[in-house]
Amino acid sequence: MSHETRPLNRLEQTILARKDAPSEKSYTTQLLEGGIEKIGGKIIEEAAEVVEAAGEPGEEGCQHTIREAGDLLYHLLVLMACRGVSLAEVEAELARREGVSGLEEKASRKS
Ligand SMILES: N=c1c2ncn([C@@H]3O[C@H](COP(=O)(O)OP(=O)(O)OP(=O)(O)O)[C@@H](O)[C@H]3O)c2ncn1[C@@H]1O[C@H](COP(=O)(O)O)[C@@H](O)[C@H]1O
Repeated sequence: MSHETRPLNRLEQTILARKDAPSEKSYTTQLLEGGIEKIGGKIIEEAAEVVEAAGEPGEEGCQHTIREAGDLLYHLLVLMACRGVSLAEVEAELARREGVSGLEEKASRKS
């Protein structure tokens, strides 16, 4: 899938468009106007909701987890846009970590 057709990239573009052209009918605009504090509060709330959903049993729990993870990703992208951080930059950071064991990386920080 090309970058332009990936839902996360399209969502990032929509959020950036709201940042460029605020609209009073936009929830994204409301979040951006509230700044890091408001968006951060929503992320903490959404993170708790995704963890709660993941603990629910069966297919219903799975579907609930999908919806809550979508909310969390959306709010995280709004926070990144607010802070001027792009999805490409986060992806580059994840690519940089590829092949490095999380446990080894943690151990190397102590030395
Ligand atoms: N992906 C999303 C998205 N995911 C979640 N949400 C909103 O996030 C809010 C969080 O839901 P909650 O139930 O946790 O919050 P709430 O209790 O209803 O609201 P609060 O009073 O607590 O803020 C809801 O209002 C959802 O509608 C989203 N709002 C927007 N988008 C995308 O952003 C685009 C632009 O949206 P606007 O900027 O609003 O035009 C949309 O077309 C979508 O593609």
